[in-house]
Amino acid sequence: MRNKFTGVGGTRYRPVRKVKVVFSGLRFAVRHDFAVAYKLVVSVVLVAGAAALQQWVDFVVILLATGLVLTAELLNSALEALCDHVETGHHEQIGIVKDVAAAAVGISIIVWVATITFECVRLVSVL
Ligand SMILES: Nc1ncnc2c1ncn2[C@@H]1O[C@H](COP(=O)(O)OP(=O)(O)OP(=O)(O)O)[C@@H](O)[C@H]1O
Repeated sequence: MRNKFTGVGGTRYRPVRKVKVVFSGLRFAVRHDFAVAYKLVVSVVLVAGAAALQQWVDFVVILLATGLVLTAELLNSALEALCDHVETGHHEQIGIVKDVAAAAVGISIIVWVATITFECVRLVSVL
């Protein structure tokens, strides 16, 4: 795959490979990171509930909150893995990088929990 910034590598665009890479990364995260796995399961259950009740606005709201929290979790995990790879010992800058990434996750979790709580109450009231 050609690197857009350095210009190194092949020029062929391979969408199927891209999709495979996405699922490979997601599978790895779900298997090794409980924080990703349980959020995905809870969200899928609620999204299915919203779809079954034909509550399409709720469906989209849950999807957006889930997309936000999973994106933050996955980027945080990737960044943590990179940090631990380049620095095995204690380093102040590494600590700051991890704290900032964790703050992004924290904010997204607040949004996700608020959304999930609100949507649970709303969907139960629609039943
Ligand atoms: N190499 C390091 N140098 C300095 N501080 C670090 C280092 N590694 C971790 N820390 C500090 O410890 C905190 C927790 O780091 P850690 O990598 O254990 O993440 P975590 O939140 O426990 O991750 P997870 O639970 O997702 O595995 C960081 O936010 C940072 O403040």
